[in-house]
Amino acid sequence: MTGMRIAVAADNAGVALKNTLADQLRADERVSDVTDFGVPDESDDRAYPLLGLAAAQAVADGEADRAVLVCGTGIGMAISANKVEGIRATVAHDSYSAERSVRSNDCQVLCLGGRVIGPELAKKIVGEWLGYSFDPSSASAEKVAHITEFEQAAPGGVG
Ligand SMILES: O=C(CO)[C@H](O)COP(=O)(O)O
Repeated sequence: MTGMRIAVAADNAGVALKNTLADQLRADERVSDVTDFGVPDESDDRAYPLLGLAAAQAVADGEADRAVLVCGTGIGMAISANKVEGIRATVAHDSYSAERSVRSNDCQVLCLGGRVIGPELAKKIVGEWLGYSFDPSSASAEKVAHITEFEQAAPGGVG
């Protein structure tokens, strides 16, 4: 079985944590490839939207399996990534939420706040997160499918 391909990106508030996590991911035998979208030009104020959207698009396009996105809080990255069709992104700064983001919500994108969480806890969460997978036959699948149906039917939504 080939390993997971992970996209990583950050704005300037998240770059240190992103680099720490990218190193960890490269050393993880469950990961076959880490694509680093880097950090934006210091002069570009659209840092997290630009790179959050780009990394999420790589997941949506099948170029990466998952993404880890880091900004100050993780919130801007999550909002940005969720604008890409087919992407489910969340902030999760605790083990349980990170686990459920995959097992309940089939999230492909984990967002973290470099100004919120320390590197050791973030590394632990990312290491655990890699080990989780979504069960498409689980009771959660129908709920996630409804969100996808809404997204694909928009505008107007589904009944
Ligand atoms: O955390 C951020 C966005 O969610 C970002 O790192 C900082 O954003 P800003 O407060 O708008 O500079």
